[in-house]
Amino acid sequence: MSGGGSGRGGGGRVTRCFRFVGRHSLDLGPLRELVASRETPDAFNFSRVPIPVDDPRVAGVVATARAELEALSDEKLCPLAINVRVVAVNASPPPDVGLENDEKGSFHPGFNWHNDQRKDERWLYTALFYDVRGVIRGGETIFDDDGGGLTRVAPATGRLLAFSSGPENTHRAGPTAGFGRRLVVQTQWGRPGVVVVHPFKTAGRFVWHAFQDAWGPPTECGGSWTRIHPIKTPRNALEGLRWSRLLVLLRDPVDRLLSEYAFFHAAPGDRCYAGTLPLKLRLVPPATSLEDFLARSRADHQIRFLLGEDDCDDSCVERALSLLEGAVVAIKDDPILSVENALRQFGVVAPRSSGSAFVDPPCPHLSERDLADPVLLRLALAATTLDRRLVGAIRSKRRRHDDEL
Ligand SMILES: O=C(O)CCC(=O)C(=O)O
Ligand SMILES: [Fe+2]
Repeated sequence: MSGGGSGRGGGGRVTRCFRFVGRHSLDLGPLRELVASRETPDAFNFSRVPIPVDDPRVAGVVATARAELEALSDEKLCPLAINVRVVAVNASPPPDVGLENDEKGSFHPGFNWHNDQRKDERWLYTALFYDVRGVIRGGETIFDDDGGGLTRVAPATGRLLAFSSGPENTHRAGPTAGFGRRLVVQTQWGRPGVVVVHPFKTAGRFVWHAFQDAWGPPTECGGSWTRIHPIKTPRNALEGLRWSRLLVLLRDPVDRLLSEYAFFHAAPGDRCYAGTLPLKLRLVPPATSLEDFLARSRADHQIRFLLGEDDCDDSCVERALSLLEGAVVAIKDDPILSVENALRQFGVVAPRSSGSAFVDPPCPHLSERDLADPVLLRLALAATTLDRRLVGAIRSKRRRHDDEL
């Protein structure tokens, strides 16, 4: 198995399947020292040292693995476990034995076949970093391929091996012989605890503050929370995050569109003054009229943000709905699917009622009167056709659910 595609890993979690051999340029020397003290003068030694994921000695490993794995998996990921494993064979070879004569070196039998997800179902992806000293024979990471063949990855210094951790990548470490040390930093990755996903102008700021007050800053990982940035996220806010606990914020599409316009026309000093945004993120020149804005708006912002697609047709509504299954969905200003009710499902209290320092000065407000003009109304409705179907479907599903209870 190699390349992309999706598959089903252990625990029923769908992951993108891949196996990737690349390079790293990290100095793993300090990690080697960490296990060296455990070595005995025996013919071979095996050490396995767990390292906390926030230990500064693995900061480079974490950053490198994250960049590779997030690109390969198209997911936002968290380090869940890190181990340094060292196999030292004939750690101190007798002086009369030439290193090239590795036949006389001692031998480590390797490990059994396994997939990493079998050890912990939260582990979705694995990245291994190799470092080899001396003359080592074998010590490959060996994969059991679908067709019955084996794929071997030799443990060279500077090599990085990344793969999805399910049964599609059943593997073992092969026997090691020679004189020297084979070090592998094994890193295991999963999805963050709670992910807040919010298209632009759907009460995202309010919710960040609520989570921040309750759980501290977004640590991204380790059972905590993170957020998907509404503008900086270039693509695909939901695909791939399906099995994190998701809080998705939506809003009545016409209200959202008007709020976006208001946001870009706020005066300096207002909290929502667009001047606080970097220039390249300002979507609307300040002098644009409402009519021009509505005519030029990229339609159906919410659906396109969730799916990461520029061109959306009718099928996008169904696809967005299916991605939202299992997520907690809030619709701003909706009395039942309210943001406050959604926060409560996470045990988080909305800032206004918790006495937080968070204040929410009003943005310039556009009311329905601004859309009394039939031309403007028509433009606004045309720009939100699919978004309105999405939000309408979520509302009526909720009503059906309530009726059944
Ligand atoms: O050392 C290796 O090559 C593989 C290690 C491994 O499979 C593991 O730590 O789960
Ligand atoms: Fe493994």
